[in-house]
Amino acid sequence: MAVYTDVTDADLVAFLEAFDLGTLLSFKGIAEGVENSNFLLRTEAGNFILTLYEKRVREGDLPFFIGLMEHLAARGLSCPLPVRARDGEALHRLAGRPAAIVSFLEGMWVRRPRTAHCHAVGVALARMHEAAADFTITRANGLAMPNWRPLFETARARADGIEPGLEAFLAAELDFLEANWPTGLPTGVIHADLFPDNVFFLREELSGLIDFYFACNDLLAYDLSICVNAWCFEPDMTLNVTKAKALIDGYESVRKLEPEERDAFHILARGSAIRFLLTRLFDWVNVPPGALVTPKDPLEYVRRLRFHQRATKPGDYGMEL
Ligand SMILES: Nc1ncnc2c1ncn2[C@@H]1O[C@H](COP(=O)(O)OP(=O)(O)OP(=O)(O)O)[C@@H](O)[C@H]1O
Ligand SMILES: N[C@@H](CCO)C(=O)O
Repeated sequence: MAVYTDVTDADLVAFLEAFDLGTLLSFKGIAEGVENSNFLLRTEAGNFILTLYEKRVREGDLPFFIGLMEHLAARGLSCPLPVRARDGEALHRLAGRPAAIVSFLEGMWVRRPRTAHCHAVGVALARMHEAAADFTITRANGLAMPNWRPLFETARARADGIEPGLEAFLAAELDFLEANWPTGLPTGVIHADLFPDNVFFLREELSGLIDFYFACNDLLAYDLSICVNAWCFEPDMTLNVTKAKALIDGYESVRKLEPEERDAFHILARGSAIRFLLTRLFDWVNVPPGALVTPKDPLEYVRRLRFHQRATKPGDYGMEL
């Protein structure tokens, strides 16, 4: 489900009058995604995506997201390019929500990523990090390490209902992460949600990255650990070390990791596992009544976290020693 806000034909036609996109030929809601309302627009100027930003996106953050996509696209990264209206602005309002039109990217996301896909994602992530290095707007990560405990507190009472012992397991893990979270590692703009459904491939080539709405400033290697969690675990929740090595090698073909980033990788991976575990746990216990959303399974991330708790060295992720 990802149409929370309905848009009437008349409202859309009036909205489009501010743009140079010609006549509207068709538009339809897109079912995928969970955060915002997305529509596919066809106009005389081509295909576009119309996004209405829903409640989780803070309006004050929108200039960061829009500016980042423009910045990355200007540096040759394939990502949605916001379309500016005749008034020079990309952000407007439609049906009571902030709204933007962005370019449509060709491609499909891969349901079962293979090693070559993982390598390509590693390359693209590092290119994104490099391309964003001179982006001047900043945005703090609202889901960074210090935010995990408050998030846990909102859902802890329901945790054992999902898996007995989960509440104590998470409390102990947070103690560990708060005491051991690395400091002094390289920071920059991170995507922070580069899961398979946010990466498009066309004829086996990576054709673009989408969904920059969690992007923020944080540790670069933490972003890499998010990708290892999202791309390199098999359905039985074991790490495929070949895929992890391919993803990390792809990343390092563009940006070499520092020794401290490699040494801390297992802790970063524990952090990124608990970050997605906690948002999934929160969503699991807070499904709005009647919502057409299928919440994602928090337990997939419990399994990953257990793996990372046993991993202690870069070699456990296929990194050369
Ligand atoms: N620029 C684009 N070009 C082509 N398709 C797009 C584009 N942006 C979004 N889509 C389509 O819309 C779907 C939802 O987009 P997106 O992932 O940004 O939504 P969301 O609700 O913000 O997501 P999520 O739940 O992943 O956080 C995508 O899976 C894709 O099919
Ligand atoms: N990628 C997230 C959901 C969207 O932010 C997850 O799999 O939990």
